[in-house]
Amino acid sequence: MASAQQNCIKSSRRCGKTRRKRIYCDPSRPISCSHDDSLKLIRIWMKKEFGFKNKLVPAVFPTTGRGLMTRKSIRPGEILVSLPQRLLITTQTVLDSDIGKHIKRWKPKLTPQQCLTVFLIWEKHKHTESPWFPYINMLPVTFTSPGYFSSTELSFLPKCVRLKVDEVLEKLDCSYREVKHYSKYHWTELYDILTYDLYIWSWYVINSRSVYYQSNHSKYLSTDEPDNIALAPYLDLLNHSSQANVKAGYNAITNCYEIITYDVYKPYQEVFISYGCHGNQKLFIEYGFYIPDNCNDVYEISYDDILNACEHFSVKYKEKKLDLLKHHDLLKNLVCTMDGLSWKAMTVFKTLAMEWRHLEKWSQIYTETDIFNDLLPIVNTMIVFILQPYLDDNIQLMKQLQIQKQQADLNPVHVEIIEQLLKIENSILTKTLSM
Ligand SMILES: C[S@@+](CC[C@H](N)C(=O)[O-])C[C@H]1O[C@@H](n2cnc3c(N)ncnc32)[C@H](O)[C@@H]1O
Repeated sequence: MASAQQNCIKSSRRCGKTRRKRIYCDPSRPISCSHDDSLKLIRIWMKKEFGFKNKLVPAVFPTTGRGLMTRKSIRPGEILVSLPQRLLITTQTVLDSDIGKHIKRWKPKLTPQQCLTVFLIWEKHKHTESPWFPYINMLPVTFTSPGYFSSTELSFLPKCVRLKVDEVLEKLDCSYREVKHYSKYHWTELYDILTYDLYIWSWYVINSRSVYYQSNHSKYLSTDEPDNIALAPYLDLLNHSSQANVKAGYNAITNCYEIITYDVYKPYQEVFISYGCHGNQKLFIEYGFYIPDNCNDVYEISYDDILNACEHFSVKYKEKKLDLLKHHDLLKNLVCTMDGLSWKAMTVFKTLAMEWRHLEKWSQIYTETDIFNDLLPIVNTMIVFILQPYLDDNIQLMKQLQIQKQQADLNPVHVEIIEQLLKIENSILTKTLSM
């Protein structure tokens, strides 16, 4: 086994013994993956089979884990990765493969994500016989996504995250049962190898590593979901930063999937892309991680909670107000952040608090920032009514988690994620309640 010292990135080829020792002691340095056989194999395979060359190399970073690092400076406008189209795994790749005949016969038709999930399971089973073995071999064997949390662990998540997770896991379970059921009667080789564990592994690979790639919709696949995902080997080693400024897409001239960065990187820095403007709830649910100080974190107020508040406070002209708000598209994405209620949410609560005389000049809400501020005390009462129970709930969950983590068999990585999600939500709720 390679020692930690051997694995360290050296900042200069000429560095002597003392320098190497210092680098070894520095926990903020990335650790080179040059001794990882699976990563060596994928690079050799991509170069030999596809002529793929790249200036980014895999490394393990202290805060983000395995990712890609540049050895040279990168300037804005540079191409980070240019992946030949033949290296993408799209639904067309699946339909053209030896299992295409099964996919084309499937009833009811598979969604694009199910299609890719089944393909990955099948190719993984083929092991070294699969042309994709070098890629599948370097994929993580487990994830920290909700499907990998025990039911006890899930019960400690903030309520609104738990509700969203329940929905996703229900969908995942349903998708598995559909595939298992169909394969039992029409594709027994798949049925024999298919387990729920294998299915969720494959599902999360597709969910957390796919790039946006618009395929021509095949008549063999369900149109319930758009066909716009593809696996992009090697490129999918890039981690997420909400600050990353990149452009990604297929270049029809070069026939490559390209990522261009508009950021500056120094040698030996981790290079990032952005998976989207996601808060930590979404990052956890879709990708199984969170980032500290995420500027996209929000707490979303549900429509049901708005209706409950209307009921509790016997809001006057309720139907008229809700119609008005709906008409102006103000009843969706009602959030609060570390800056308090969003303008949209504030507008909804001000409207609910209005008397008829206010409603008559309602449209001024768009032009005058401080208008209707005489309604703020009522708005605050409604906010406390809605948000305080969630904050109290989270404080209880946090207390119970501290006790349970000493006793129960909880995964420490999962516990850390749960604690962070609770803390983030508590900060937003506390800040909003104190405004
Ligand atoms: C497309 S992969 C990126 C490469 C991945 N780290 C690997 O080792 O293969 C996406 C996964 O990387 C991890 N990830 C991405 N960005 C991260 C970040 N900023 N911090 C921590 N983990 C991150 C999450 O586990 C996510 O599901």
